Amino acid sequence: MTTAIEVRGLRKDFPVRDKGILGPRTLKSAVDGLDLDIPRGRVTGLLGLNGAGKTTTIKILATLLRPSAGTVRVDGLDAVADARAVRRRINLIAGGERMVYSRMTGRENLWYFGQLYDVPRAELRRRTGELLELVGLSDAADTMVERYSRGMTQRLTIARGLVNRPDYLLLDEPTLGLDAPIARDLRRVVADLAAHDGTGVLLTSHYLAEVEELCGHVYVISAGRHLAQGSPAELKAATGSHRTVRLTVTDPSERTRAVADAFGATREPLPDGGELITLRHPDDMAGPLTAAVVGAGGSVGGLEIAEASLEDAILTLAESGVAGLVSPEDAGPTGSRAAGEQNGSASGAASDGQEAGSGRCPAEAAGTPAEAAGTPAGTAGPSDGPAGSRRATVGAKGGSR
Ligand SMILES: Nc1ncnc2c1ncn2[C@@H]1O[C@H](COP(=O)(O)OP(=O)(O)OP(=O)(O)O)[C@@H](O)[C@H]1O
Repeated sequence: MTTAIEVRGLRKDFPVRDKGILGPRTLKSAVDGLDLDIPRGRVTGLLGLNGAGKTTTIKILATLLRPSAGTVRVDGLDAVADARAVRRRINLIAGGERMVYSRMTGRENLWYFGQLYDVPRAELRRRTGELLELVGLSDAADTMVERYSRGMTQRLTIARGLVNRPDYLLLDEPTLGLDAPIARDLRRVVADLAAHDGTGVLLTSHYLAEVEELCGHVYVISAGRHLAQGSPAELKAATGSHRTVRLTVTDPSERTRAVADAFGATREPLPDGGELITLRHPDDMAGPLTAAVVGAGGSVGGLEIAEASLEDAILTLAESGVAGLVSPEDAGPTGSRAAGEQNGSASGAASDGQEAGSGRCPAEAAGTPAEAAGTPAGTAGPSDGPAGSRRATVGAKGGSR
């Protein structure tokens, strides 16, 4: 049995009315033939511009939405046919959505969700205390959530997502709106879960520094389709998002100029008679360049290294549609529309855009953890929270936390 989430040929079509409320309904693909591999013990990133299909994908993986075509297998279990068993293995933390009940205290929420996951009582009591401590809510544990600030509610949502110690954790903008120290603690917890507990994590985040810090492998999607995949370093290298080394030579000579030219660097005279040598390269070239300049008799007056930015790489990918980056040792299959079409509706999927929970008896919809966890229309999760707001996952300068 494979211990991973395996997504093959995933498609999700939503009915839309392009010409107003009285116009005809047409189907629009939010996800269009995606293949993803989310193994245990790794944080896998899912990136793309607004509307790329990230949240839709995560909702399907969380069994909150039915795929229109394709399959999702969690440790070999089909996410549609074996939805109940799948829900026991996963949990979801969505930063933009309220996923807890406001008419309960923080502690009651964790107790309630823990019971839905059948966490034994003694274990749940201990875990509830630990989780409240972890997210800095011990002092507010017995306060009604309606009196929590947005950040506090978000922190409780994180605790709720960890209450069943999931084998797979789906994180959709988990640090949205969090204070920097809590966001940092969450990153530490996520890294720890993957490295030490072997949890498989799927992360979408607006903060690309967060993605870079945590993710061993990143999928980039656009308009619901696969665009690229690889480690953050590979994505940056493949898009020309290189480190920049700026070295100031105070006494430039023919020999130092020859060195700069041999490295493929650019040279720029400075007003004080010195010269600025600039080298963009995927590897760390500061040491070799400095050594060569000094070896050629030059004196170094300053050295500055600017790291390549994953944000630049993702924007380049999304804008240019560069496809086919594959990490050699870690490559899953690339997205293939044909695969999705061949798979067809192997999951018995609906194609009408309905949420997975609709059409079931209310007790079942209300009683299942993953459904109670989310707030898409038609499911039985807390309905007193705002719907997830649209936000830029790349493009905003948010990587400084
Ligand atoms: N219930 C729905 N009905 C119709 N269209 C939808 C629905 N949900 C999502 N879409 C559309 O599907 C596409 C993908 O949306 P999705 O929310 O998955 O993107 P995203 O990558 O998560 O975007 P963001 O970064 O803005 O959160 C968008 O064009 C969106 O408008």
